[in-house]
Amino acid sequence: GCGQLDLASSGSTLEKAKEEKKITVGFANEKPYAYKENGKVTGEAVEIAREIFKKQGIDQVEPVLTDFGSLIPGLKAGRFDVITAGMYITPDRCKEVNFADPEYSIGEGLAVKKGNPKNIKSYEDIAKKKGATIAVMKGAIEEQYLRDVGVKKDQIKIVPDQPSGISALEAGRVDAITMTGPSLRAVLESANSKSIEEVKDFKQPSIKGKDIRGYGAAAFRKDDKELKDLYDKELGKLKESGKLYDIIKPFGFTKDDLPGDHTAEQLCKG
Ligand SMILES: CC1=N[C@H](C(=O)O)[C@@H](O)CN1
Repeated sequence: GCGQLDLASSGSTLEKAKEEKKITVGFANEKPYAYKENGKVTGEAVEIAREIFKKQGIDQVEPVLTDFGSLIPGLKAGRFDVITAGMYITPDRCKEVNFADPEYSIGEGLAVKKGNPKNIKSYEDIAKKKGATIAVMKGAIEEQYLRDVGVKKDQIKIVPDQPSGISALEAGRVDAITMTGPSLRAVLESANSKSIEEVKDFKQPSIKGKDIRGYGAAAFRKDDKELKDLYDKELGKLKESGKLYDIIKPFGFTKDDLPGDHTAEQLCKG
């Protein structure tokens, strides 16, 4: 009941956030999930967090910028209290952090040199073409997807962030770059490059006969269970009322990108 929750929360992250009316969130500057634009941090994950925390009287969501690959270590080290980066729920990450339920679901994207000179239309194509290379952001799940379909380690170039991947592709240091579909479209739009393009007929990766789809969510420290439970409760209300869609729509998400009734618990099992 409520009384029990109050007791359990004394001195906790939630209690502290309520007292200070402020909570810190980690983000990796990846559009459209969580990014800085015109001096303000926004994105689907950040705006969902703002909405949920505001309801608890926590008016201030204070963003802490870090590399995507440092989000989980940073959360665990207490550099911030929540990861709001649209991070996919995966069984491996579930061992490290406590995910809230998903906010959206989407597929991957692939970009190549204009005209697709190496005719790369899938991750499997990269595995098949000796010498073909692809850039992936450090810590991003796409590295695992690529390895799972047989792409060799030395074909994968790790970059610190998405714009660096775009630069590598433009300069011809790699043959392709992959990231989530929404991120790829956003970064291509920002780069506005004449020399590279999205692969429109990209075949989504299929691993062990299963088509891959990413489910992004906020993540909490393992011992902040009450905070996570509260987040899920409020997120559930946003889903039910349709408000979740209103929040993510301006960031380019469609009705097809809604998470449905998938839960973190289920997605953690793989
Ligand atoms: C939103 C996001 N999702 C993927 C992941 O969770 O690893 C990576 O593509 C990095 N960014």
